Amino acid sequence: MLIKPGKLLATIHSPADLRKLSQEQLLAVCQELRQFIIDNVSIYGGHFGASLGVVELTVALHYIFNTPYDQLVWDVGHQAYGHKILTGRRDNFHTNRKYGGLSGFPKRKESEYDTFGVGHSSTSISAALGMAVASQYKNELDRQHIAVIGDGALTAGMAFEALNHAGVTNANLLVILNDNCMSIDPNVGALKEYLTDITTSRTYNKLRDDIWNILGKISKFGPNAQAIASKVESGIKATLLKQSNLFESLKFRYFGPIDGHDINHLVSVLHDLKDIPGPKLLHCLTVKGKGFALAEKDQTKWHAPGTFDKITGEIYKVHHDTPQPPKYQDVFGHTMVELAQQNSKIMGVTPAMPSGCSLNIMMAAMPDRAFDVGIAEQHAVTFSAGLATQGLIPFCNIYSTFMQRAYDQVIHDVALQNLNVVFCLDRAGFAGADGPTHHGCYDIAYMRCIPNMVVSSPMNESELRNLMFTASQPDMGPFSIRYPRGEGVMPEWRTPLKKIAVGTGRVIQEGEELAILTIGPVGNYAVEVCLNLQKENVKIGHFDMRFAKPLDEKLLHQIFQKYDKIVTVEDGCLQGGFGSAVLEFMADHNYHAQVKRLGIPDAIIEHGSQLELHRECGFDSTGIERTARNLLFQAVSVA
Ligand SMILES: Cc1ncc(C[n+]2csc(CCOP(=O)(O)OP(=O)(O)O)c2C)c(N)n1
Ligand SMILES: CC(=O)[C@@H](O)[C@H](O)COP(=O)(O)O
Ligand SMILES: [Mg+2]
Repeated sequence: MLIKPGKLLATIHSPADLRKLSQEQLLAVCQELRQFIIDNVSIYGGHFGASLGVVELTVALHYIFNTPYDQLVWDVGHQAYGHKILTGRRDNFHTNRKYGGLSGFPKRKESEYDTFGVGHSSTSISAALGMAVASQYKNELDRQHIAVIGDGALTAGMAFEALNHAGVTNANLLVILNDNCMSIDPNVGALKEYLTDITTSRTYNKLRDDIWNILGKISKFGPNAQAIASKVESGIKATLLKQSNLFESLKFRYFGPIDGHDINHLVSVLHDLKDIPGPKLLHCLTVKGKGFALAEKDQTKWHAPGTFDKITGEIYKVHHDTPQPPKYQDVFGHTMVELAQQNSKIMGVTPAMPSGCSLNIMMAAMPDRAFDVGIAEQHAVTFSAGLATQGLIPFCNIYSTFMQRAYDQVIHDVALQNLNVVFCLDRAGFAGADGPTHHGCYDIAYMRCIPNMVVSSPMNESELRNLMFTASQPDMGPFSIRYPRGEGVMPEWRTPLKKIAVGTGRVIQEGEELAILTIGPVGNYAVEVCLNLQKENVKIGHFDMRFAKPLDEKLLHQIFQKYDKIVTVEDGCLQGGFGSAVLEFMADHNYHAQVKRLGIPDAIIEHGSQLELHRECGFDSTGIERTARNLLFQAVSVA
């Protein structure tokens, strides 16, 4: 269903149309844009609060800057819905995050206005700086480069690496700090406190405004005036403000904080900043969820609420009469508390995803033993390593895709020292609507090649609990457990904790001729396939291998001795994954079987529901059954 835009918004097919409007009309554009986002997300779902919070900023940026010639880079990109709508994608916006539809994040191949593909946080300053330096090199000196980064994204090391570099360049770079005091959960750390301090210091702000008014204008008159202005400014700062500014210490010109919802002020400030060369940072204060009262009030819940009634604010949930399986995340969260109650060495760590991964359950129950360290995956891993050196057992929960950031830390800081760190790799396999930036495709492959690392995945909730319990035993070394986003299969999931022998699989059923070897929850598809074939009196074997490393070699010997047709299934990349490990075993032991590997091919798989993507890659139950039938009956059909 196409949502009808407001009168002005309907005339905007690109930012050039926006720039034809008078400044007086922008307030109405903002209202219509905000309403259009609310109307769409309430029906189709997606990220919500972040885009509402930058409506004015989005309109002002496209109004003042000459996009796409001027280059605008959104950090993470979950706040870029307004940008998408103003840049030619309004009439397609109802397909946002749907299979075959628009991506939920800026994407270069989707639009020339999407200057950089995003999804993971804290890349915007580096990317915009690269663009700015390229413009200088190409003598495109009039070109502007703007990175919009949130206070949460600014907590990542990468953002600081970029500031550190940018400060000593004369690149034409404007960083807009979109400070709403929130990450997905409340933002954490000393930087957040610092931003609050500058925001609330009135004397400082008044002086800053005065300086800005004088110097912002002077600087228009060329590089000499700019240099003089800088000197005067530093002098005033040193003598009057007696307060250092982090960004200015890094050689950025700092402006703000300003009200990021005052469209007229934003427009005039951005207009002036355009004329100031070199690296500069504008600190904007915004409210996540602005304009939708419930979203302003409970910003975590409304980060990505799903579909909802835009009038009452009721978030739609499917109601069931019978108990439903829990999300793997909640099983993780509750099991953490249970394990930690029994074992005082257990600690929990998450880089900025406490509600997403459900470590918030432990953070509430045991605040001194569970840490949100901010968007800082690398730090989360090495911090966990530090805890482990002291005999503690950290469970470091990181989404599979975000763990890619911390690969060196996993190897250098954990594996080489054989430390007891448990990596709970959430969102393993296809993430779904977030798409390729968020799919957890690679972790089996990237963990499997690391010495000392155990690589495991549960087929259901009870197995997740048992693997967590197993990983918490003494001297396990680095231990990874991967599981997907969403619900499992066991409504009665609070099963007694049992230790699993590392590197052992489970026989789900024995059969003849063909065996399906699965790892993780895709094993449940195989169960369906076995049942379907059994209706035709075809009994195949099914083995839930549980570990991609170490492999259950004893079980594999039995399988290869008995079956000559093998299907491996994983919700992970085929290159280097679980199926590859089985092939290596077969080659190393001189077995000869027909092996068909199912999993994620060597291609970028876009967004869609998890089931749609499993189907696309041929490892939903229908795809597995098709493969099994082809192997079983191919001789017959060829004949
Ligand atoms: C590397 C990485 N880690 C974690 C995330 C998950 N994540 C997406 S948005 C977000 C919060 C970002 O906060 P902020 O930058 O302040 O933006 P806001 O949502 O407040 O607008 C987080 C943690 C991510 N996208 N990338
Ligand atoms: C933009 C981003 O990275 C997060 O908001 C992500 O979309 C969260 O994913 P989950 O909904 O799976 O926690
Ligand atoms: Mg924020």
